[in-house]
Order: sequence, then structure tokens, then C-alpha cells
Amino acid sequence: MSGCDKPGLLPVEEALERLLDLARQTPINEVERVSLGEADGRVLAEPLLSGLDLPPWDNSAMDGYALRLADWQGEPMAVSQKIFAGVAPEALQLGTCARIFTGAPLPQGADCVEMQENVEVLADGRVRFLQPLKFGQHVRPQGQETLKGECVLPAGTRLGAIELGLAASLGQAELSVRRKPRVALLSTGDELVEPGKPLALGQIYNSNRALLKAWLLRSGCEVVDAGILPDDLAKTCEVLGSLAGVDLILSTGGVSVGEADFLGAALREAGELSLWKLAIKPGKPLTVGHYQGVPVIGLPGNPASTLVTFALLARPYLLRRLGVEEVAPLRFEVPAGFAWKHAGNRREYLRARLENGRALLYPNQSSGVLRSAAWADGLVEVREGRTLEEGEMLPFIPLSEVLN
Ligand SMILES: Nc1nc2c(c(=O)[nH]1)N[C@H]1C(S)=C(S)[C@@H](COP(=O)(O)OP(=O)(O)OC[C@H]3O[C@@H](n4cnc5c(N)ncnc54)[C@H](O)[C@@H]3O)O[C@H]1N2
Ligand code: MOO
Repeated sequence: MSGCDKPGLLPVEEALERLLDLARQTPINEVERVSLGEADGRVLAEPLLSGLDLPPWDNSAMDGYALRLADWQGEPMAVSQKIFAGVAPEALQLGTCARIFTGAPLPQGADCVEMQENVEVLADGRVRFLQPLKFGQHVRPQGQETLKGECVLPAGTRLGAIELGLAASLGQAELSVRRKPRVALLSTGDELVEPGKPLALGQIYNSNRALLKAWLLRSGCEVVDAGILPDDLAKTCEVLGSLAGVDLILSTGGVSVGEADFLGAALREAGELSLWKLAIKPGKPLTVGHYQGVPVIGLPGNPASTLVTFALLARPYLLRRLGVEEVAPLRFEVPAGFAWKHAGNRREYLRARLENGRALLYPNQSSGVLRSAAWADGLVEVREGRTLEEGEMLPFIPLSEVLN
């Protein structure tokens, strides 16, 4: 962790690389089997291999009639069986067709399905196909989605609704996942009061705790709520010492140049401390270190700074510790619905909303204004040194990408 304190501002990508390196050195490797119902938000520990072909047999994509194309000479055909989804059909009788429903297995010998809308049922029960037929039409062939033995999801995949649906389609009732990271959440600041209590002059409500707790929980973490750090070195050390079993101590506030930085003092005394100054706005100061071997990340206390640094730095760090390779959120270019006349020396992540395909800025981009993020759909990135005319393209990171 040493060597991170240097003059000048640390570029965002370099800070991220350093954090990901630290994450690689402290992987959370323990694996547990959990039911699909418990696997949402977790990280797959082993590749998910398919134990079957999907679909397991050729089946019909339509309600209609199945036939062997070579048997059809343009004449009406007799219907020799009725096949519902869920039943095993008999082999198709030569020269006949079978009534079939969507999802039902094709009878042996059939290679074509016609939907019932294009079929006339004659008075004698035979059917006439009203349009030319093609080999394989409306047939969903065995294994078209997945073949037995194929790797469907690699280890390190974050599991969400879609992945769980996919695992269920392969018949998996349980999955092997990394155990949940245990994250202790701490706030610092004499001014902080918990919601529900009265507010005296000079005090504000603690919003970072609610924000990060909800976010960590939905990121698949176990949260140890360690409260507000006491304004006293011995007591701070006592609190930190009680967190020996967690994987990460995540604090907010008190990381700039304040005089009452007991977290920093505690890390210096019984661990390691680096104070990073990042070329990022909001979110310049970041504490990285450990207390008696337990990794510590201290995010800046301004709510929008907490949000941006958690989204772009702490979250990827946690995911990498769980073996997730792709930790960078999806981003895409959008035209700016604003001009940016003054180039900054920090990379700005501005809270923006997409309207008519353009990114509009929340009028107040102060790092103290969390409401900017509630209004926004995502963050637009304006690189250090850049100015912009309205209509120029710039990267947009949807908040939905980093909140899940
Ligand atoms: N002389 C300097 N002052 C500051 C610098 C600097 O470089 N030199 N950096 C500024 C920047 S940039 C940021 S960001 C903040 C970072 O501050 P800290 O992380 O030390 O946080 P605090 O001073 O404790 O709080 C900042 C701000 O956020 C409010 N806060 C803190 N915790 C919470 C919480 N849990 N819920 C809601 N709001 C919280 C706090 O009341 C302050 O208003 O430092 C600048 N200063
Ligand atoms: O960068 Mo601080 O992040 O201005 O709020």
C-alpha cells in the first residue's frame, strides 16, 4: 500500500488499477452451495456447465401441424395423432401429419411444422396446407440454445434474474457461489445524526450510511453496521479492533485534511495508511490502507462524492475480490445537451439525465447535493483538460449499471 502518496493528482484509471491489484491480493475464495432463490446478486464460483441439450429434443414453435416435408405432395393429409406439450409422441405414420402444440416434441420422422392459421381443416378431418412449406420451418431443433457439456456461464459471473433463469432452464436447483463479503460500514463526523432524531444547529442527518448499506446489500454483501466512529483515538482503535472478522472496513468522511482524523491516526498506529488525491470530481480524497490486516477504504464524506467513488472505485474493488473480471460499468457515448467552457484538472462525473437522446445536467453539481443523483439517469464523464460544445459526444454511465 506504500508508495501511493505522491504529489499531484492520481488519474482515476491508475487509482482503479491499484485498487484492483489490492483486490487480487486478497481474494474472497470460499465457496458455498446456495439455492437459486438465494443466488441473486452473488458471484458464480465455478463455471456453469450444461448437463443437457437445450431444448432436449426438436419441438414445435407453433400451434399447428407437424409433418415430413417429403410426404407432402400438395394434397390434404390425414391427422394421425395429437401431441400436447409435456407428452411423448409416437413416430409419425407415413403420409400423415400430427396435430401439435407449441413446445410439444416433434414426432420422429417429422421435420416441418405449419401454423394452424395457414391450414384448412376439411369436413372429413384431413387438413389442407394453404401455403408452400419449407423444410425445418417452425421447428426448434434439439440443442439450438445449448449443447450438453457447454460452458453456459463462466466462473466470476454475477448472478441476476437472467442468469438464474438460465440455470433453472438447465435444471440446476443450486449453484456454487463465493461467500458474501462482510463489509463493516462506518461513518465519521461529529455533525452526523441518525434519521428520526431531532437536529440541532450544525448537525446534519447521516445519509451515507443508508445509501451504502442498501447498495452493499444489493451488491451481495453482508453489512456490519459499525455506526459512527468516536472522536477519540483509543475508542476508534477499539471499534476497529472489534471488526477483525470482516473483509473490508468501508468508512465515509474525515479523509480530507481535517484535524480530527482518528481513523487515519488509528491506521497509522496499527496498520497502514495511504491518502490518495484523485483527479476525480466529486471524490478527490480517498483513504486506502488496513487496520491489523483488515483492508480499509475511506470514501470522502460529501454524499455525491461517496456515491461516485463507491460506484467507480470501491464497487469494482469488491467485485474483483470475488473473482469478477469485468468490473467496469457499461458506458456509451451520448451527445452533450450542454456546453462545458472551463476545462478542469479533475475528471468530472456529472449527474445527468437523458432527454431526447441528449445528456442534460442537474443544475447543482455540488458534491453535497445527493438529490442530483436521484434526478439523474447516470453520470457523464468530462475528462480533465476538456471543454465541450453542445452536441459533442461524451461517455455516459447509467446509474442502473453501478447500482445492481
Ligand atoms: N482544505 C481542503 N479542504 C477540503 C479538501 C481539500 O483538498 N482541502 N477536499 C474537499 C473535498 S474535494 C471533499 S470531497 C471533502 C472530503 O471531505 P471528508 O471526506 O474529509 O469528509 P468530511 O469533511 O467529514 O465531510 C465532508 C462533507 O460531507 C458531509 N458528510 C460526511 N459524512 C456524511 C454522512 N455520513 N452523511 C451525510 N453527509 C456527510 C459533511 O457534513 C461535510 O459537509 O473535503 C473537502 N475539503
Ligand atoms: O471532490 Mo470533493 O469530491 O469536491 O466533493
